[in-house]
Amino acid sequence: MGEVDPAFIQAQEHRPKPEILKAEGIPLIDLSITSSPDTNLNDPRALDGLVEEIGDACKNWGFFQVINHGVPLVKRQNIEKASREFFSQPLEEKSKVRRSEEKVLGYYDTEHTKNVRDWKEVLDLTVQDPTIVPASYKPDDKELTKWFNQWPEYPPKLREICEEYVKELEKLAYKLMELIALSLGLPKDRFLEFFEEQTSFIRLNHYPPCPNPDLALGVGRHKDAIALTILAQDDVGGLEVKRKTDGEWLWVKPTPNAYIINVGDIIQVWSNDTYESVEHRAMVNSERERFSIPYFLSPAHYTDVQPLEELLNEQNPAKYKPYNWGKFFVTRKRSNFKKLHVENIQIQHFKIPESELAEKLDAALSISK
Ligand SMILES: O=C(O)CCC(=O)C(=O)O
Ligand SMILES: [Fe+2]
Repeated sequence: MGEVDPAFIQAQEHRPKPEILKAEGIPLIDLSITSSPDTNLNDPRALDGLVEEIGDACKNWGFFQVINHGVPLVKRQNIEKASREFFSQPLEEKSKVRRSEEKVLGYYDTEHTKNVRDWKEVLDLTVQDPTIVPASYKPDDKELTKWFNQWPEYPPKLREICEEYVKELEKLAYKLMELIALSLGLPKDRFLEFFEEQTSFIRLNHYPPCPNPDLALGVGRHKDAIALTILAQDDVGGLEVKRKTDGEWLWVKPTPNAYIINVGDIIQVWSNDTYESVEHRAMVNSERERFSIPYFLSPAHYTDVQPLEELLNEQNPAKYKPYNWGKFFVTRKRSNFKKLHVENIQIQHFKIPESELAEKLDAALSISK
C-alpha cells in the first residue's frame, strides 16, 4: 500500500482524534475461578460473583477483557507468528489465496467498512471446513453451498496451527456463552445448540504503517454482526470502543495475553436489547505495523435469530422480527466485497418500530388494569 488513496479517507467526523482517551478502560475480568480445582461447578452459586461481573460488563460496556482464560499461550504465539510470516510475503504470493466472488474465504486487502476502504489486509478462515451457507442472498433461493478455506502454502504449518488455535478459542467461547446465559437468568447451556453447525470464522488482520493515520482507519466504525467476538491484539494497540455513557471513543490498552470480548448483534437480538453490540474501530499509525486476530462465534446458517421467548413478557415484547442468519451473513459478505452505494444490512432493519411496541404495551396494560 502506497500513499493514501482517496478511497481510504474518512469523513471529517469519523477521523481519529489526535488526543487519545486512555483514562478509563473497559472492565478486566479474571476467569480463573472457572478452571480452578477449588471451584465446585455443581454448586449453582459458585460462579455468582463472576456471572454478575460479566452481566454488568455486557450491559454497561458491551466490551470487556479476560485474563486467566485457559487458552495456552503457546497456541496464541504460534498463530501470531504464522500470521506475521504469511503477511510478510510479496503480494503475488498472498494473491494465490485471494478471495473472489466464488471463493469467499481467503486473502484480501480491499475491504470497505461503511463504504470507506480499510487500511489493512486480512486472511479469513472458517472454523468448520467446509462451512455450509445459503448459495445466494436472495430470500426465496433455498439452495445451499459449501465454503472451503484456501490454505496458503506458506507458512507450511499454518493450517495445523489455526486448527489447534480455534479448538481452544471454541472452548473459551462456549465458557463465555454459558456465563452470559447465566447472567440473563437462563440455563447455562441455553445458547450452545445454536453453534452445532456453526459458521464461526477467524480473521488474521494486518494493519501496515500508514502515512496519514489522521485521515484513515484500519477498520472503520462498525458493530460485529455475529454472536460474540474474542479478539487477540498485539502490543501496538489501536482498537477504540465507543463508550456507552457519552459516545466518546476510548482506546483499549493492550493487556499482555488477555482477550478482548465483545457482544455481537446476535446477542443483542437474543437478549432483546438487554445487552447491546457496541461500535468500535481500529486506528493505524505511521510507525508500527499492527496485527490482530478476531474469532467470530457465529451460529448455524439455518438459525432464525430472534429475541428469546423466556426473556419476553407483556411489558417486554420482542423488539425484533426474526431473521435468517445465513441470508444475513451472505448479504454482508457480498456488500463487504465491493463498494455498494447502499447501506450494509443491519439488525436495525429487523427492528419493530417503537410505535408498534407502544401499542402492544398499551394493550397489555389495559388488560391488566
Ligand atoms: O483489529 C482490531 O482491533 C479490531 C478488528 C475488528 O473490529 C474486526 O475485525 O471486526
Ligand atoms: Fe469488529
